[in-house]
Amino acid sequence: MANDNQNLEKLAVAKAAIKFVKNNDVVGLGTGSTATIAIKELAKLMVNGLKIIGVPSSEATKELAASLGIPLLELGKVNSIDISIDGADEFTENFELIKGGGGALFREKIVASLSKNRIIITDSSKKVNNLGAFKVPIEVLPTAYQYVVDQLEKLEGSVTLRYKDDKIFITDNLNYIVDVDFGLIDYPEKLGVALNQIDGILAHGIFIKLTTTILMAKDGNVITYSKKQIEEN
Ligand SMILES: O=C(CO)[C@H](O)[C@H](O)COP(=O)(O)O
Repeated sequence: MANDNQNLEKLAVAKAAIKFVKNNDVVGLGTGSTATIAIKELAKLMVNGLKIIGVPSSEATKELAASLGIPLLELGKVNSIDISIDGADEFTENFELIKGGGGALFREKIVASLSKNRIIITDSSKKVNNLGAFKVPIEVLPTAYQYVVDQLEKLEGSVTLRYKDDKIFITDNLNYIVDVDFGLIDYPEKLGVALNQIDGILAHGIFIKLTTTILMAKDGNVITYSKKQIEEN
């Protein structure tokens, strides 16, 4: 559960992120509590005349954006997104992320892949030296479940099937999520490649080379990590 300070940090980075959005942009809309704040802030700008079209990364985000009057395009029908704004569960200064805490990782990955400018917004609790304290969410086709679990165990992952309200959590794509503890991950890119090779995995939550800017709030400041520079605003 986020504390008040985390909520203030999320608002600060959400406000900083929406400054990157230009009139008439197609905007990839992330999923989760931080992305939700950014979407609400974008809707406020639209009342003052900003025109955007949103591309939601989950059914929950689609519902939220529609309720705020944001015009939407379906993810499956776009071939380019100007800018996306999304949260993360962990990130390193090398722009490696773990995402999928909310279970929307597959569509989030497609949104990021389609985006020219990919902005990640986080509070300060998400920055780590090595990924892996947060278990890696992996979306698995139910028919391949046991096979995938066996393959993940061969990679020395400790696998937990995700539940919500005492029922197996089902994604927007009607699949399962497993949360996998690989310990601290020395080579996230290598692990991502290994996961990509397992049939039955739709997507995993290791995001490499899918981020152009990370905005992290800390001690009342927004710290910007962009590919080559780190600066404080
Ligand atoms: O990847 C995600 C959802 O699948 C979220 O971006 C991630 O879980 C961070 O969420 P929050 O902003 O609520 O901490």
